Amino acid sequence: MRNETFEILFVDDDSDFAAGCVRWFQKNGHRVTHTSSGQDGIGQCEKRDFEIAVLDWNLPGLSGLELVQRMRDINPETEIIVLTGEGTIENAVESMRRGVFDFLSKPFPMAELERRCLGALERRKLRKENAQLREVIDRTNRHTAKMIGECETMRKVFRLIDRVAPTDNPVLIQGESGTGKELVAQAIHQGSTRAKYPMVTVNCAALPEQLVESELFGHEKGSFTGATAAKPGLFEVADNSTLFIDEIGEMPLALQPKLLRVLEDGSMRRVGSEKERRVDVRIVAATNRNLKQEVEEGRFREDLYYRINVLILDLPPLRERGNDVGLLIDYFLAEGYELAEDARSALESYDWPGNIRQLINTIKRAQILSDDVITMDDLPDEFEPPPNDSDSSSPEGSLIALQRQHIAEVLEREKGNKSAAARILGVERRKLHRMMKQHGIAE
Ligand SMILES: Nc1ncnc2c1ncn2[C@@H]1O[C@H](COP(=O)(O)OP(=O)(O)OP(=O)(O)O)[C@@H](O)[C@H]1O
Repeated sequence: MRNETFEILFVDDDSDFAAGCVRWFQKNGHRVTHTSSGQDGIGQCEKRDFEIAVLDWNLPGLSGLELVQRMRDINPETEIIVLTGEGTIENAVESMRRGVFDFLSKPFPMAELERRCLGALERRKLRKENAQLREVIDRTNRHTAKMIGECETMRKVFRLIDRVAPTDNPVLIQGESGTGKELVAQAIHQGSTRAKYPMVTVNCAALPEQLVESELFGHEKGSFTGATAAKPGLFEVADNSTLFIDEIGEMPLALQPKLLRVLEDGSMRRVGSEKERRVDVRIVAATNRNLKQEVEEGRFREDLYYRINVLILDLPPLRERGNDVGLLIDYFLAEGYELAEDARSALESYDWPGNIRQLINTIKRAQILSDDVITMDDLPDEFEPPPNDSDSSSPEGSLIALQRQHIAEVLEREKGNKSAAARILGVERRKLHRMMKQHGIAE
């Protein structure tokens, strides 16, 4: 704990005492600022992000309470320690009520003051961690899922995840929608030294363009209509952790230099603030667009592209994962359900444009529709096998040809009304639809 350093502000008009503090704290490696008036102290707080502020209670001009309140308004994360010549119980109680960390009487030994500062720093960290946890629970409320895959391309992906996870480099995950990009980002985060903090996620496509900046970088009170209170952005929430930026290709062009900057040196400013803040955030980004092409077409900055594409991880679409489809079906099929033979082969031979997300939703839906054995009737129409030529060209007199003819006749009699035809034929409308397809009967 001793070698931890921090940014500290002293506000004190007692020049001897202040000079002593500055010397001691600087000598121990802390970044120290000193002002002798409350007004100047507030001015400094507006410019810099202090971790700790040590204030004298009896300054000329502003009262101690006013000063504490103004500082809390400007930056509620700064931990405040009050030092005073004449400490009274009422002062101490009132300042503690306003969230002051400690209320101490002068003279106070420097080493002890530094120890109290470190205690305050610890509280600040815990608060931040709590805020991170709350944010993540609110936002995602889901836990890391298991990643299924045994095909060669997925094995390669898993090997790559193991390699890139422990580095601090940005990673760009490319893949169609629903291929598991967020799951991969989670796996990278879990395999990194940042895993003790929760990963924070932002989806650029899900936010209106005007909100992306304040969501990512935060804003100060009154910086735009509706900004009724200061709010930290996700970069601050993700400090020491990983920020997963989903659909980075949707990031507004005007905002991209700000992202580049924080990637380069960890510095950023909230909307409406001049104050520079530093964060230590690892970026994992994902895209289902071809970012290189976006660069060529002027929709994505080239410098930002090169900054985030150091490590690229390509996720194959489900249709290229061979037997993994079968494994995923079994994994997601709830206990107590079975798949009829033809339904299984329809699922396994389907090309899954919506990838794993679509597979999960299809199985969930089928489970709701079926009792315990999932049949073709429980699958959406697009899983129907393509029309079978032999059905429509079966020899005259065969059962298949008779069935075809009968369906066509009933449909004609009912003037194409499929619900009425299905009632007469004694099958469900969906089943009739499937039979029509099989027999090559036009809609
Ligand atoms: N290999 C896998 N094994 C098991 N589940 C998976 C796998 N890949 C993805 N999933 C699951 O599929 C769903 C979609 O995955 P995810 O949200 O990670 O996809 P995505 O590529 O980020 O999608 P989008 O581009 O639409 O944001 C999630 O429920 C995820 O848990």
